[in-house]
Amino acid sequence: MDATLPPGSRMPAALQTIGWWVRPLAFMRRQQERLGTPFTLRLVGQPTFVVLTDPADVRTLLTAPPDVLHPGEGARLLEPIVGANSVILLDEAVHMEQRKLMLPAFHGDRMQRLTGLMQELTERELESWPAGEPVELHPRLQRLTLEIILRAVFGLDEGPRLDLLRERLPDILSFGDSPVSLMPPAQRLLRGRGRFGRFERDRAEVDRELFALIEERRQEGGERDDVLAMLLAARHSDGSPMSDEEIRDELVTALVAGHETTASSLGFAFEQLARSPEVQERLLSDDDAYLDATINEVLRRRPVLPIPEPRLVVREIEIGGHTYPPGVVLTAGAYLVHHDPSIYPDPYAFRPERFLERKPGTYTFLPFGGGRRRCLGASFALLEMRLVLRAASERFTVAAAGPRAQTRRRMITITPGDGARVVLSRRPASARRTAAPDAEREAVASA
Ligand code: HEM
Repeated sequence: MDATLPPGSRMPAALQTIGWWVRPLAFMRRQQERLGTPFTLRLVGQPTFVVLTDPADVRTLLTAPPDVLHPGEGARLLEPIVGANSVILLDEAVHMEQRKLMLPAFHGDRMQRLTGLMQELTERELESWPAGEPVELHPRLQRLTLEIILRAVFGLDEGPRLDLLRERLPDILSFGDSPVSLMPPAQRLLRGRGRFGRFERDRAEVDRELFALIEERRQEGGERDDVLAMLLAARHSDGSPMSDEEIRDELVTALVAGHETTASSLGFAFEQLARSPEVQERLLSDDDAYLDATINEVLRRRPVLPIPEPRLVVREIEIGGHTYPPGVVLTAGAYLVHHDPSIYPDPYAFRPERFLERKPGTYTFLPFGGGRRRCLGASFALLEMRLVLRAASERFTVAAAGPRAQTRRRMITITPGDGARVVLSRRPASARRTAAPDAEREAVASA
């Protein structure tokens, strides 16, 4: 069977695992240089792992029938946090059913209603950013993206419940950083004790608040613009509403999938802008198309998930001349595709103009993955990035605070290694443009 797999390194699995975890981008680049693509990785405790980069192969991968590849099975480790109903963990018909329930809540048209709230929270955060001294923007962006999700997705209003969840939810998410999160048998042994016990107690407290919120909102009825309102209104194919557990799990899923990812993407945006004064000036004077092109270029250079969800083969599949048996895991090397010089000339240059010249391709631009697993929150994240970058570029110029730091891995994402450390300088108030809500609406609706 192995003979049909693409070439793999002879490096021991332990060393490959270290390279993959510690320096994922450099490691992927090195494997590609040595082995060509696709290539095979052997990672400790993981099935054989194949990285594909040819756009035709990526297309076959992302459009394979749901009973052939199972992305959900590979994400099982997230279950203690996101819960068994999470769309991320499901496959085949149950995945599609859950995804259909969520799609309307995250549709571009629907997102425009959240613009005002996102703008207000962004303004409030930017007010506190200091000028004239080095500042790490990443923790500030994490605070902002958390606040936006709690208000716009969970639909929380100011008050004690928001205060409690703002404090507890990051504790639950940080469980994913702990080695125990990788070892379900250890979790069973540790039930009620140590790090896992603390996690269980925090989760119980959060769940009590979330179930109370869902119950209150069911009673309340009424029109609201948040994602929770849409989930409460969603109906299964048999006409039944989503259960409290399903809604809880999808809210926490949105938090897990959307909080760090957006904060780190914004962190990389500021890191890049700090080294591109001409882009900053053009952002101030140019239209929304240039802003969108800049965001695309940030997501191309630094896809915070350098690979989308790995897909477990459950029925033999042939891709690009290789036959993959059940048990192998396939993934698209998004970072490598984004740096293929035949697709993106001068790939390491930060050049937003390339996306004015050519629209991002479905199988060559993969920051949000693709196919029936494509990121459900892409419109939400793009709207948020637009609002934050526009507001920040009207207020500040950004300069580097030191040499560019290497990226750091945080769970399955990458993040700026120095916390996106920059120096901000305030622009004169006359630099601010008046908001362009119509243009915003159009851009989001087409995302
Ligand atoms: C810049 C920010 C973001 C990036 C780069 C990103 C990226 C991704 C990627 C690569 C996937 C896997 C797709 C695949 O395997 O084909 C994904 C899935 C997902 N994302 Fe995002 N994401 C972001 C923000 C968000 C936000 C804000 C939300 C929700 C509020 C969200 C919700 C989801 C969900 C629910 C899935 C699972 C979809 C499924 O399995 O059907 N994401 N995201």
